[in-house]
Amino acid sequence: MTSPSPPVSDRRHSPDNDGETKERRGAEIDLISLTKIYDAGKVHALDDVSARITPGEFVTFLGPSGAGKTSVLRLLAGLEFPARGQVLLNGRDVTSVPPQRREMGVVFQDYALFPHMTVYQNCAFPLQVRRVHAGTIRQTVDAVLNTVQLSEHGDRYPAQLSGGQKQRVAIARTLVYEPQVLLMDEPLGALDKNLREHMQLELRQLQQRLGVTCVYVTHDQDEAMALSDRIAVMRDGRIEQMGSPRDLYRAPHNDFVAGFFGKMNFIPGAVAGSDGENVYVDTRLGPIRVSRELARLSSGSLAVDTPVTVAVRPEKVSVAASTPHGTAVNSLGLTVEQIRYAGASIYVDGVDHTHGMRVVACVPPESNDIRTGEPASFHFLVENTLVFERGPTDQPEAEKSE
Ligand SMILES: Nc1ncnc2c1ncn2[C@@H]1O[C@H](COP(=O)(O)OP(=O)(O)OP(=O)(O)O)[C@@H](O)[C@H]1O
Repeated sequence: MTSPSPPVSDRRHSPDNDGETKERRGAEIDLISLTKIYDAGKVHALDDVSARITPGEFVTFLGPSGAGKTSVLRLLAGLEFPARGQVLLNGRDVTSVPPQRREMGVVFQDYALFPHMTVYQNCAFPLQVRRVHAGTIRQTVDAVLNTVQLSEHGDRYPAQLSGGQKQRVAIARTLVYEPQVLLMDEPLGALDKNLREHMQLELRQLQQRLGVTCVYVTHDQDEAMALSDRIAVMRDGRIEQMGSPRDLYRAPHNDFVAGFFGKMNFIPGAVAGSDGENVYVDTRLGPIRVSRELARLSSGSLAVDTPVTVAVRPEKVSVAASTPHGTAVNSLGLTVEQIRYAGASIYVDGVDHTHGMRVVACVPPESNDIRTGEPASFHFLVENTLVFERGPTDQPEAEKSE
Protein backbone atom coordinates (compact mmCIF):
# COMPACT_ATOMS: atom_id res chain seq x y z
CA MET A 1 0.00 0.00 0.00
CA THR A 2 1.38 3.43 -0.84
CA SER A 3 0.97 6.54 1.24
CA PRO A 4 -1.27 9.17 -0.26
CA SER A 5 0.96 12.12 -0.75
CA PRO A 6 0.13 15.77 -1.12
CA PRO A 7 2.94 17.91 -2.47
CA VAL A 8 5.50 19.08 0.06
CA SER A 9 5.88 22.78 0.33
CA ASP A 10 9.36 24.27 0.21
CA ARG A 11 8.43 26.32 3.24
CA ARG A 12 8.54 23.20 5.35
CA HIS A 13 10.44 23.40 8.60
CA SER A 14 11.49 20.79 11.06
CA PRO A 15 8.54 19.15 12.79
CA ASP A 16 10.73 19.25 15.88
CA ASN A 17 10.94 22.97 15.66
CA ASP A 18 8.60 24.01 18.45
CA GLY A 19 7.21 27.06 16.72
CA GLU A 20 6.26 24.96 13.73
CA THR A 21 4.70 22.02 15.55
CA LYS A 22 2.51 24.25 17.68
CA GLU A 23 1.13 25.87 14.54
CA ARG A 24 0.32 22.57 12.92
CA ARG A 25 -3.27 21.45 13.31
CA GLY A 26 -4.88 18.25 12.27
CA ALA A 27 -7.84 18.30 9.93
CA GLU A 28 -11.49 17.96 10.84
CA ILE A 29 -13.10 14.92 9.24
CA ASP A 30 -16.79 14.36 8.58
CA LEU A 31 -18.07 10.99 7.52
CA ILE A 32 -21.61 11.46 6.27
CA SER A 33 -23.90 8.46 5.79
CA LEU A 34 -21.17 6.34 4.21
CA THR A 35 -22.41 3.18 2.58
CA LYS A 36 -20.06 0.72 0.90
CA ILE A 37 -21.27 -2.29 -1.04
CA TYR A 38 -19.09 -5.06 -2.50
CA ASP A 39 -19.76 -8.00 -4.76
CA ALA A 40 -22.65 -6.50 -6.71
CA GLY A 41 -24.74 -5.80 -3.66
CA LYS A 42 -24.03 -9.04 -1.80
CA VAL A 43 -21.80 -7.49 0.91
CA HIS A 44 -22.82 -4.35 2.73
CA ALA A 45 -19.43 -3.49 4.25
CA LEU A 46 -20.67 -0.11 5.55
CA ASP A 47 -24.23 0.86 6.19
CA ASP A 48 -24.93 4.56 6.76
CA VAL A 49 -21.83 5.36 8.83
CA SER A 50 -21.63 8.94 10.10
CA ALA A 51 -19.08 10.50 12.45
CA ARG A 52 -17.34 13.81 13.04
CA ILE A 53 -13.67 13.68 14.06
CA THR A 54 -12.30 16.93 15.43
CA PRO A 55 -8.86 18.40 14.62
CA GLY A 56 -6.07 16.67 16.53
CA GLU A 57 -8.34 13.94 17.82
CA PHE A 58 -7.28 10.28 18.07
CA VAL A 59 -10.26 8.17 17.05
CA THR A 60 -10.20 4.38 16.85
CA PHE A 61 -12.58 2.19 14.89
CA LEU A 62 -12.89 -0.99 16.90
CA GLY A 63 -14.83 -4.12 16.18
CA PRO A 64 -14.69 -7.79 15.29
CA SER A 65 -13.41 -9.12 11.98
CA GLY A 66 -15.60 -8.05 9.07
CA ALA A 67 -17.23 -5.18 11.00
CA GLY A 68 -16.16 -2.65 8.36
CA LYS A 69 -13.20 -0.95 10.09
CA THR A 70 -10.78 -1.18 7.16
CA SER A 71 -13.52 -0.09 4.78
CA VAL A 72 -13.89 3.18 6.73
CA LEU A 73 -10.16 3.77 6.48
CA ARG A 74 -10.00 2.97 2.78
CA LEU A 75 -12.86 5.36 2.02
CA LEU A 76 -11.14 8.03 4.09
CA ALA A 77 -7.86 7.49 2.26
CA GLY A 78 -9.59 7.61 -1.11
CA LEU A 79 -8.61 4.03 -1.93
CA GLU A 80 -12.30 3.14 -2.31
CA PHE A 81 -15.39 5.13 -3.18
CA PRO A 82 -18.71 4.88 -1.34
CA ALA A 83 -21.96 3.79 -2.95
CA ARG A 84 -23.56 6.63 -1.01
CA GLY A 85 -22.39 9.30 1.40
CA GLN A 86 -19.56 11.80 1.62
CA VAL A 87 -16.17 12.36 3.21
CA LEU A 88 -15.46 15.97 4.19
CA LEU A 89 -12.02 17.25 5.12
CA ASN A 90 -12.12 20.61 6.87
CA GLY A 91 -15.61 21.03 5.46
CA ARG A 92 -14.52 20.32 1.86
CA ASP A 93 -16.06 17.39 0.03
CA VAL A 94 -13.16 15.06 -0.89
CA THR A 95 -15.28 11.99 -1.67
CA SER A 96 -14.03 11.81 -5.24
CA VAL A 97 -10.56 13.33 -4.67
CA PRO A 98 -7.81 10.77 -5.43
CA PRO A 99 -5.57 9.52 -2.57
CA GLN A 100 -2.50 11.53 -3.55
CA ARG A 101 -4.47 14.75 -3.31
CA ARG A 102 -5.81 14.18 0.20
CA GLU A 103 -3.58 15.38 3.03
CA MET A 104 -3.40 11.97 4.66
CA GLY A 105 -0.61 9.60 5.62
CA VAL A 106 -1.45 5.91 5.68
CA VAL A 107 0.29 3.23 7.76
CA PHE A 108 -0.64 -0.41 7.46
CA GLN A 109 0.40 -3.44 9.47
CA ASP A 110 2.87 -4.71 6.86
CA TYR A 111 5.18 -1.73 6.91
CA ALA A 112 5.81 -2.01 3.16
CA LEU A 113 9.33 -0.60 3.44
CA PHE A 114 11.65 -1.00 0.47
CA PRO A 115 14.17 -3.66 1.62
CA HIS A 116 16.96 -2.48 -0.69
CA MET A 117 16.81 1.10 0.58
CA THR A 118 18.19 2.47 3.83
CA VAL A 119 15.94 4.08 6.41
CA TYR A 120 16.93 7.48 5.06
CA GLN A 121 16.26 6.46 1.45
CA ASN A 122 12.90 4.95 2.34
CA CYS A 123 11.82 8.28 3.80
CA ALA A 124 13.36 10.37 1.02
CA PHE A 125 12.00 8.31 -1.86
CA PRO A 126 8.43 9.68 -1.93
CA LEU A 127 9.81 13.22 -2.01
CA GLN A 128 12.33 12.39 -4.74
CA VAL A 129 9.56 10.98 -6.91
CA ARG A 130 7.84 14.32 -6.66
CA ARG A 131 11.04 16.14 -7.54
CA VAL A 132 11.30 18.04 -4.30
CA HIS A 133 14.52 20.07 -4.03
CA ALA A 134 17.43 17.95 -2.67
CA GLY A 135 18.18 20.39 0.16
CA THR A 136 14.55 20.35 1.27
CA ILE A 137 14.49 16.56 1.18
CA ARG A 138 17.54 16.32 3.44
CA GLN A 139 16.15 18.86 5.88
CA THR A 140 12.72 17.19 5.92
CA VAL A 141 13.96 13.61 6.33
CA ASP A 142 16.48 14.58 9.03
CA ALA A 143 13.73 16.32 10.97
CA VAL A 144 11.27 13.48 10.62
CA LEU A 145 13.82 10.82 11.62
CA ASN A 146 14.59 12.96 14.63
CA THR A 147 10.88 13.09 15.48
CA VAL A 148 10.60 9.29 15.51
CA GLN A 149 14.00 8.97 17.24
CA LEU A 150 15.73 7.16 14.42
CA SER A 151 18.39 9.74 13.53
CA GLU A 152 21.12 7.27 14.44
CA HIS A 153 19.70 4.60 12.14
CA GLY A 154 19.41 6.47 8.85
CA ASP A 155 22.03 4.26 7.17
CA ARG A 156 20.52 0.93 8.20
CA TYR A 157 18.45 -1.30 5.98
CA PRO A 158 15.00 -2.51 7.14
CA ALA A 159 16.36 -6.02 7.77
CA GLN A 160 18.72 -4.50 10.36
CA LEU A 161 15.87 -2.98 12.38
CA SER A 162 13.57 -4.31 15.10
CA GLY A 163 9.81 -4.52 14.44
CA GLY A 164 9.20 -1.35 16.43
CA GLN A 165 11.90 0.53 14.53
CA LYS A 166 10.46 -0.58 11.20
CA GLN A 167 7.08 0.66 12.30
CA ARG A 168 8.60 4.02 13.19
CA VAL A 169 10.17 4.24 9.72
CA ALA A 170 6.75 3.53 8.20
CA ILE A 171 5.30 6.38 10.25
CA ALA A 172 8.24 8.68 9.47
CA ARG A 173 7.72 8.07 5.77
CA THR A 174 4.16 9.39 6.01
CA LEU A 175 5.22 12.40 8.10
CA VAL A 176 7.47 13.80 5.36
CA TYR A 177 4.27 15.07 3.75
CA GLU A 178 3.18 16.93 6.87
CA PRO A 179 -0.16 15.13 6.69
CA GLN A 180 -3.08 16.67 8.49
CA VAL A 181 -4.45 13.20 9.04
CA LEU A 182 -2.75 9.89 9.88
CA LEU A 183 -4.68 6.75 9.01
CA MET A 184 -3.43 3.57 10.65
CA ASP A 185 -4.75 0.05 10.12
CA GLU A 186 -3.55 -2.35 12.84
CA PRO A 187 -0.09 -0.77 12.62
CA LEU A 188 1.18 -2.59 15.71
CA GLY A 189 -0.38 -5.94 14.88
CA ALA A 190 2.91 -7.64 14.02
CA LEU A 191 4.68 -6.66 17.24
CA ASP A 192 4.98 -8.70 20.42
CA LYS A 193 3.05 -7.62 23.49
CA ASN A 194 5.76 -5.60 25.26
CA LEU A 195 6.90 -3.77 22.17
CA ARG A 196 3.31 -3.17 21.21
CA GLU A 197 2.59 -1.45 24.52
CA HIS A 198 5.76 0.60 24.23
CA MET A 199 4.86 1.65 20.69
CA GLN A 200 1.34 2.60 21.78
CA LEU A 201 2.84 5.09 24.17
CA GLU A 202 5.24 6.43 21.53
CA LEU A 203 2.51 6.71 18.96
CA ARG A 204 0.22 8.60 21.27
CA GLN A 205 2.98 11.01 22.32
CA LEU A 206 4.02 11.61 18.72
CA GLN A 207 0.44 12.24 17.60
CA GLN A 208 -0.15 14.68 20.44
CA ARG A 209 3.12 16.47 19.79
CA LEU A 210 2.33 16.89 16.09
CA GLY A 211 -1.34 17.71 16.67
CA VAL A 212 -2.25 15.52 13.70
CA THR A 213 -5.72 13.96 13.52
CA CYS A 214 -5.40 10.20 13.80
CA VAL A 215 -7.87 7.57 12.66
CA TYR A 216 -6.83 4.14 13.87
CA VAL A 217 -8.20 0.67 13.27
CA THR A 218 -7.83 -2.27 15.61
CA HIS A 219 -9.76 -5.22 16.96
CA ASP A 220 -7.85 -4.99 20.26
CA GLN A 221 -9.98 -3.27 22.88
CA ASP A 222 -7.05 -2.67 25.25
CA GLU A 223 -5.12 -0.92 22.52
CA ALA A 224 -8.15 1.18 21.62
CA MET A 225 -8.63 2.17 25.26
CA ALA A 226 -4.95 3.03 25.71
CA LEU A 227 -4.66 5.22 22.63
CA SER A 228 -7.92 6.89 21.85
CA ASP A 229 -9.72 10.09 22.70
CA ARG A 230 -12.82 8.40 21.33
CA ILE A 231 -13.66 4.96 20.04
CA ALA A 232 -16.26 4.01 17.43
CA VAL A 233 -17.42 0.46 18.14
CA MET A 234 -18.47 -1.21 14.90
CA ARG A 235 -20.58 -4.23 14.10
CA ASP A 236 -21.95 -5.38 10.74
CA GLY A 237 -20.99 -2.19 8.94
CA ARG A 238 -22.53 0.17 11.49
CA ILE A 239 -21.27 2.24 14.40
CA GLU A 240 -22.92 0.81 17.49
CA GLN A 241 -21.61 3.55 19.77
CA MET A 242 -18.97 6.26 19.64
CA GLY A 243 -17.56 7.81 22.78
CA SER A 244 -14.62 8.18 25.14
CA PRO A 245 -13.16 4.95 26.56
CA ARG A 246 -14.66 5.94 29.93
CA ASP A 247 -18.15 6.46 28.47
CA LEU A 248 -18.08 3.18 26.61
CA TYR A 249 -16.94 1.33 29.70
CA ARG A 250 -19.35 2.98 32.11
CA ALA A 251 -22.39 3.58 29.95
CA PRO A 252 -22.50 1.14 27.03
CA HIS A 253 -25.63 1.51 24.90
CA ASN A 254 -26.15 -2.20 24.37
CA ASP A 255 -24.86 -5.62 25.36
CA PHE A 256 -22.55 -5.84 22.34
CA VAL A 257 -20.64 -2.71 23.37
CA ALA A 258 -20.76 -3.76 27.01
CA GLY A 259 -19.21 -7.10 26.16
CA PHE A 260 -16.51 -5.55 24.03
CA PHE A 261 -14.93 -3.57 26.86
CA GLY A 262 -13.47 -5.48 29.73
CA LYS A 263 -15.26 -8.41 31.28
CA MET A 264 -18.98 -8.42 31.86
CA ASN A 265 -21.49 -10.73 33.49
CA PHE A 266 -24.65 -11.08 31.42
CA ILE A 267 -27.77 -12.42 33.09
CA PRO A 268 -30.85 -12.99 30.93
CA GLY A 269 -34.19 -12.11 32.44
CA ALA A 270 -37.54 -10.46 31.89
CA VAL A 271 -39.04 -7.20 33.11
CA ALA A 272 -41.16 -7.83 36.21
CA GLY A 273 -42.22 -4.21 36.69
CA SER A 274 -40.95 -0.66 37.04
CA ASP A 275 -41.58 2.54 38.95
CA GLY A 276 -40.21 6.08 38.76
CA GLU A 277 -36.81 5.00 40.06
CA ASN A 278 -36.19 1.38 39.21
CA VAL A 279 -36.77 -1.42 36.77
CA TYR A 280 -37.34 -4.81 38.40
CA VAL A 281 -36.06 -7.82 36.48
CA ASP A 282 -36.77 -11.48 37.19
CA THR A 283 -33.89 -13.78 36.39
CA ARG A 284 -33.28 -17.45 37.05
CA LEU A 285 -30.74 -16.38 39.69
CA GLY A 286 -33.31 -14.23 41.50
CA PRO A 287 -34.78 -10.71 41.27
CA ILE A 288 -32.47 -7.88 40.17
CA ARG A 289 -33.10 -4.16 40.50
CA VAL A 290 -31.73 -1.61 38.00
CA SER A 291 -31.95 2.17 38.20
CA ARG A 292 -34.29 3.64 35.54
CA GLU A 293 -31.52 6.12 34.73
CA LEU A 294 -29.14 3.32 33.71
CA ALA A 295 -31.72 1.17 31.96
CA ARG A 296 -31.19 1.11 28.19
CA LEU A 297 -34.81 0.27 27.57
CA SER A 298 -37.32 2.18 25.52
CA SER A 299 -40.57 2.93 27.33
CA GLY A 300 -42.25 0.21 25.26
CA SER A 301 -39.71 -2.30 26.55
CA LEU A 302 -40.66 -1.66 30.16
CA ALA A 303 -43.74 -3.82 29.70
CA VAL A 304 -43.89 -6.83 31.98
CA ASP A 305 -42.29 -9.97 30.49
CA THR A 306 -40.12 -8.07 27.97
CA PRO A 307 -36.92 -10.12 27.58
CA VAL A 308 -33.87 -8.16 28.78
CA THR A 309 -30.24 -8.73 29.70
CA VAL A 310 -28.83 -7.55 33.01
CA ALA A 311 -25.12 -6.71 32.93
CA VAL A 312 -22.66 -6.12 35.74
CA ARG A 313 -18.87 -5.95 35.67
CA PRO A 314 -16.96 -8.51 37.77
CA GLU A 315 -15.11 -5.72 39.57
CA LYS A 316 -18.48 -4.34 40.71
CA VAL A 317 -19.48 -7.64 42.32
CA SER A 318 -18.54 -8.34 45.94
CA VAL A 319 -18.58 -11.78 47.55
CA ALA A 320 -19.28 -12.77 51.13
CA ALA A 321 -19.14 -16.24 52.59
CA SER A 322 -22.79 -16.39 53.54
CA THR A 323 -26.21 -16.95 52.02
CA PRO A 324 -28.01 -13.70 51.20
CA HIS A 325 -30.91 -12.85 53.49
CA GLY A 326 -34.31 -12.59 51.89
CA THR A 327 -34.60 -8.78 51.72
CA ALA A 328 -31.11 -8.09 50.31
CA VAL A 329 -31.21 -6.23 46.98
CA ASN A 330 -29.12 -7.62 44.11
CA SER A 331 -27.60 -10.40 46.21
CA LEU A 332 -27.41 -13.77 44.54
CA GLY A 333 -26.86 -17.01 46.44
CA LEU A 334 -24.35 -19.11 44.47
CA THR A 335 -21.82 -21.84 45.09
CA VAL A 336 -18.15 -20.90 44.77
CA GLU A 337 -16.95 -23.00 41.87
CA GLN A 338 -13.38 -21.79 41.69
CA ILE A 339 -11.05 -19.04 42.84
CA ARG A 340 -8.44 -17.82 40.40
CA TYR A 341 -5.52 -15.61 41.29
CA ALA A 342 -4.75 -12.74 38.92
CA GLY A 343 -2.02 -10.61 40.47
CA ALA A 344 -3.58 -7.81 42.49
CA SER A 345 -7.03 -9.41 42.59
CA ILE A 346 -8.82 -12.73 42.57
CA TYR A 347 -11.64 -13.93 40.36
CA VAL A 348 -14.35 -15.84 42.15
CA ASP A 349 -16.67 -17.90 39.93
CA GLY A 350 -20.08 -18.47 41.44
CA VAL A 351 -22.33 -21.12 39.92
CA ASP A 352 -26.00 -21.93 40.14
CA HIS A 353 -25.98 -25.66 39.46
CA THR A 354 -29.73 -25.86 38.94
CA HIS A 355 -29.66 -23.51 35.96
CA GLY A 356 -26.02 -23.94 34.94
CA MET A 357 -25.43 -20.19 35.23
CA ARG A 358 -22.35 -18.38 36.49
CA VAL A 359 -21.46 -14.97 37.87
CA VAL A 360 -17.85 -13.84 38.18
CA ALA A 361 -16.60 -11.46 40.86
CA CYS A 362 -13.23 -9.74 40.83
CA VAL A 363 -12.29 -8.92 44.40
CA PRO A 364 -9.17 -8.12 46.48
CA PRO A 365 -7.10 -11.18 47.41
CA GLU A 366 -7.71 -10.66 51.12
CA SER A 367 -11.30 -11.87 50.67
CA ASN A 368 -9.99 -15.16 52.01
CA ASP A 369 -13.00 -16.40 53.93
CA ILE A 370 -14.43 -17.61 50.64
CA ARG A 371 -13.98 -21.34 50.03
CA THR A 372 -14.39 -23.38 46.89
CA GLY A 373 -17.51 -25.55 46.99
CA GLU A 374 -19.20 -23.46 49.69
CA PRO A 375 -22.20 -21.13 49.38
CA ALA A 376 -21.57 -17.40 49.01
CA SER A 377 -23.49 -14.23 48.44
CA PHE A 378 -22.62 -12.33 45.25
CA HIS A 379 -23.73 -8.74 45.65
CA PHE A 380 -23.76 -5.67 43.38
CA LEU A 381 -25.11 -2.19 43.85
CA VAL A 382 -28.11 -0.95 41.90
CA GLU A 383 -26.01 1.95 40.57
CA ASN A 384 -23.52 -0.50 39.04
CA THR A 385 -26.14 -2.60 37.30
CA LEU A 386 -27.09 -2.17 33.64
CA VAL A 387 -29.95 -3.61 31.65
CA PHE A 388 -30.35 -3.85 27.88
CA GLU A 389 -33.06 -4.88 25.52
CA ARG A 390 -32.73 -8.40 24.23
CA GLY A 391 -33.69 -9.27 20.69
CA PRO A 392 -35.30 -12.63 19.95
CA THR A 393 -31.97 -13.99 18.66
CA ASP A 394 -29.76 -12.68 21.49
CA GLN A 395 -29.07 -15.34 24.05
CA PRO A 396 -26.37 -13.88 26.28
CA GLU A 397 -24.97 -16.29 28.78
CA ALA A 398 -24.22 -15.43 32.35
CA GLU A 399 -20.64 -16.68 31.97
CA LYS A 400 -19.87 -14.65 28.84
CA SER A 401 -17.49 -12.63 30.98
CA GLU A 402 -14.85 -15.34 30.75
N1 LIG B 1 -12.73 -5.94 -1.89
C1 LIG B 1 -13.73 -6.55 -1.28
N2 LIG B 1 -14.59 -7.33 -1.98
C2 LIG B 1 -15.64 -7.96 -1.40
N3 LIG B 1 -15.92 -7.86 -0.08
C3 LIG B 1 -15.10 -7.11 0.68
C4 LIG B 1 -13.97 -6.43 0.12
N4 LIG B 1 -13.35 -5.76 1.12
C5 LIG B 1 -14.05 -6.02 2.24
N5 LIG B 1 -15.10 -6.83 1.98
C6 LIG B 1 -16.10 -7.31 2.95
O1 LIG B 1 -16.65 -6.18 3.61
C7 LIG B 1 -16.87 -6.47 4.98
C8 LIG B 1 -16.08 -5.47 5.82
O2 LIG B 1 -14.69 -5.67 5.60
P1 LIG B 1 -13.57 -4.83 6.34
O3 LIG B 1 -12.25 -5.26 5.80
O4 LIG B 1 -13.91 -3.39 6.26
O5 LIG B 1 -13.76 -5.33 7.84
P2 LIG B 1 -12.78 -5.18 9.09
O6 LIG B 1 -13.64 -4.80 10.24
O7 LIG B 1 -11.66 -4.29 8.76
O8 LIG B 1 -12.28 -6.67 9.26
P3 LIG B 1 -10.83 -7.25 9.70
O9 LIG B 1 -10.66 -6.90 11.15
O10 LIG B 1 -10.98 -8.72 9.48
O11 LIG B 1 -9.82 -6.61 8.81
C9 LIG B 1 -16.43 -7.91 5.18
O12 LIG B 1 -17.57 -8.72 5.09
C10 LIG B 1 -15.49 -8.16 4.03
O13 LIG B 1 -15.47 -9.53 3.67
